Amino acid sequence: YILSHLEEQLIGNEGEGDNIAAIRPIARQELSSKEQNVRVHAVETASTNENGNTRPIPKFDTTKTMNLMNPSNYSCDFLPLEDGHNAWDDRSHKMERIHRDESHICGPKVLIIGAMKCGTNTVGHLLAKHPRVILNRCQHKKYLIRGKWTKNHDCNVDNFQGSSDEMGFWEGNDLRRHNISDTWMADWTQRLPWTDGINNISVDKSPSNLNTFKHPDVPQLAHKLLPNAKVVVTLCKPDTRIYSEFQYHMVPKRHQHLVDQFEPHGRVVPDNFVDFAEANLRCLEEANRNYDNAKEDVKYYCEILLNDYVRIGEYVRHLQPWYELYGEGNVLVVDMEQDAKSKVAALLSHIGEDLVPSEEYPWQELEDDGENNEEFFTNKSYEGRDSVFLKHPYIMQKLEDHYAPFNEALAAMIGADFPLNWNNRTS
Ligand SMILES: Nc1ncnc2c1ncn2[C@@H]1O[C@H](COP(=O)(O)OS(=O)(=O)O)[C@@H](OP(=O)(O)O)[C@H]1O
Repeated sequence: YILSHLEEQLIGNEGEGDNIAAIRPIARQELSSKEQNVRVHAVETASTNENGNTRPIPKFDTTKTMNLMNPSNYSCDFLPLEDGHNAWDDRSHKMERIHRDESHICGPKVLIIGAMKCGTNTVGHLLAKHPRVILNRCQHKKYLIRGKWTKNHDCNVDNFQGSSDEMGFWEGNDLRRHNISDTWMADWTQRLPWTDGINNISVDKSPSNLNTFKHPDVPQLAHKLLPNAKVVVTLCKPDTRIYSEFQYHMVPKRHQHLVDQFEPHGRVVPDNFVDFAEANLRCLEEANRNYDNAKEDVKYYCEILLNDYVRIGEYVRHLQPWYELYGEGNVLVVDMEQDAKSKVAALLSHIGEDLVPSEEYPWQELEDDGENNEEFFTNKSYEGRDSVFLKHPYIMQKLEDHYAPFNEALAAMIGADFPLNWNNRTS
């Protein structure tokens, strides 16, 4: 009823003859945010006891996807679920359904947005050890891509970014540019796990989200769809980060990415870090000169290169829009080098100790695993990023100089000293 009412309103606004099919997704989104307000309010009211503001936490079922609350008590930003279809229903794994609302689904409550190569997997997996937390993953051998069931999608990475085609869903505007606006939201929400935002809370991870030069619409879109999400950013020394990223692309199955950035522009594909870094630094110089006198193709090639590598480490510029939209209290910045226990403590209190009580966290597992476990997702094909200072001091000094002012601005913005330590470690 509300949907058709909204459609009527929208048609009224746009004039007769508008295409209802085109308006429907907008109307659904409107509906979603209206419902969300109602629901969030309902949860807050229901969870406040006579004496104060403690929220009763229902006992959690360790399967994480069971034991959903009655939808009227869900606590989340709702997203529209087209036709009530959800891929999790196709699994042999059956969930208990309690009066489930078939038209909406809880969106992720936590977004790990980056930075690439700064321990985003580690943070996701540390968080997912909590019995209430689910790290969104690829669930199927077949995936709904743009409305079609598709095989062989790169889903072997066990994070949601695999199932969401990395930026495919957050880059909603990009999908609109590709004229598939009707399906992108459905494709995405169909693959979300059923959660209620209290017993089970889902986390989305995509390091590309912090690359706001490459994906400028992401913060706005994320905030529009998930205004109450908690944002998490893990950061690391930007000059060694780029070395790590280079090594990532040197692994044979990912090497094509590098080839595609150089070859079509008549450039030699770098096979060592110095050539690669120098190509980036030359582009920085061109960009600083506003590409004066440069051929059009140079600008095109350089902008792609810089946005994929050097500029990722200018963290303060990427964080700015997230800070502005979500407010600094809702954006947690983690230092990758913090020990696991401190990371988890900060993460839990960021999400809300009432939602994810720390006594439920398996702290012992951290002791057992130590810091040195597979959850670091270390690239074993090279000797580690710290070795680069000894090998290439000259080029590293140049990168360090480039990042120094950004690190200072970042330290001031987030009110923490650790980015300042990044400015002096070339030895
Ligand atoms: N706590 C801690 N201390 C030091 N180093 C750490 C830590 N956690 C993760 N790592 C290193 O982070 C790299 C992986 O980062 P991501 O998980 O963000 O990778 S990705 O962007 O999703 O591909 C990966 O670096 P490389 O080995 O250079 O690839 C990990 O070794």
